[in-house]
Amino acid sequence: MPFPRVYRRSSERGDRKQIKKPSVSIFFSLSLPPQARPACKERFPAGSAPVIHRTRRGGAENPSPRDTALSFPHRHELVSFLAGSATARPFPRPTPVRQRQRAAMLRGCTAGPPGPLRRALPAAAPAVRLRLRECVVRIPEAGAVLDILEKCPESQRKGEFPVVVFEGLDATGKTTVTQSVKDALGAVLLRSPPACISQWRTIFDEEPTPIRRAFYAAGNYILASEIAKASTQAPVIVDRYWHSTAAYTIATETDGNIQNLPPDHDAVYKWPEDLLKPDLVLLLTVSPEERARRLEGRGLERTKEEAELEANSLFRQRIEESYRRMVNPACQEVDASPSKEEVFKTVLQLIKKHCAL
Ligand SMILES: Nc1ncnc2c1ncn2[C@@H]1O[C@H](COP(=O)(O)OP(=O)(O)OP(=O)(O)O)[C@@H](O)[C@H]1O
Ligand SMILES: Nc1ccn([C@H]2C[C@H](O)[C@@H](COP(=O)(O)O)O2)c(=O)n1
Repeated sequence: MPFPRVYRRSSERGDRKQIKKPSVSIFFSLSLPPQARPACKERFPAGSAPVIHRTRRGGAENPSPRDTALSFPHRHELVSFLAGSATARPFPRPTPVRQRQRAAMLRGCTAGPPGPLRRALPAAAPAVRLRLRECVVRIPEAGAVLDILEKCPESQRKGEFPVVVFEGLDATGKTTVTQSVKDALGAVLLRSPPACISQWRTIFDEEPTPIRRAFYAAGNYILASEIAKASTQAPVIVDRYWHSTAAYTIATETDGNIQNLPPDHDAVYKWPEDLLKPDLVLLLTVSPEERARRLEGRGLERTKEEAELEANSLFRQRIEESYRRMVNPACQEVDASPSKEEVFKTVLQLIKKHCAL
């Protein structure tokens, strides 16, 4: 079996742009203080954990790369870990037994969209947790997100007040209108990803789609518990939620024009069964020219994705069309090209009509 190149820590890989991301990171248990070990065991249930090393000199707390002899007492454990790693290459293949275990584990994660999109879009809380666990050795922040996620109650019930979500491409006016609606209704305004994890966003935005979207999906589940609590006190306005995660994933994982999207009614357009549902989802749309003007007027530096969105009209179309195909709840489209005051009036009327306010 060809052996992977080993770096001691990701920070020792030097310039990230010049060195390929590792296929897998190996976790050194002996360098952990004893009190941290139980937590690690929890994060790596049987079958997903890397088998750990020993050092040549016998258990130094901080082995240097030269002193370290990686040892995998059961080779199939390493193989299984590599195969299960979100960034692993197709080699080496898992043994049939491990393959069956892994398939069973994924089945236990409940339904998600079938095919490659299923991998990219973890559409249930257990699948989100599994994906984050798989990368926690390489991205410690995934562990921090997991810790927060695990503190959220599994089933979240909405309170008696309405929950309204705003969706749309960047610069369509979500921040502007959500602020006005919040003030008008005396509502609570929540954003996704929620503040408690948004500090790690830039880290996950650099990752491949399955890990990046697992972060946003985790954010949705964490946000759901905030929505559940807030909606017992007042109406809740939410800036982006599950539809963003799904639409951006679908658009990123497909190519070309909208004919290449999964067909209407595909499972990928369904709301996750275990995620709190809003009462109303409003999709703000503006023409590409108006959106470009607003982006320009806002004067903020564009993220990589925003630059891609501007340059690639097919990508934009795939996102918007994916939004339109979402069901239960579907998005209600709002033409957000008029003035701020007019958009606000339209939106308020829609909320009052749908939510009996
Ligand atoms: N109806 C409108 N007419 C003209 N300009 C608007 C309108 N709504 C918002 N804008 C302006 O467009 C810019 C983008 O708006 P905003 O930040 O609310 O968009 P957004 O959808 O929240 O973007 P992002 O998703 O990137 O956070 C801002 O400068 C805002 O003042
Ligand atoms: N629930 C969410 C929220 C956001 N995202 C992703 C979608 C885009 O990649 C990006 C846009 O965020 P913004 O620039 O408007 O802050 O964040 C997601 O996938 N799921």
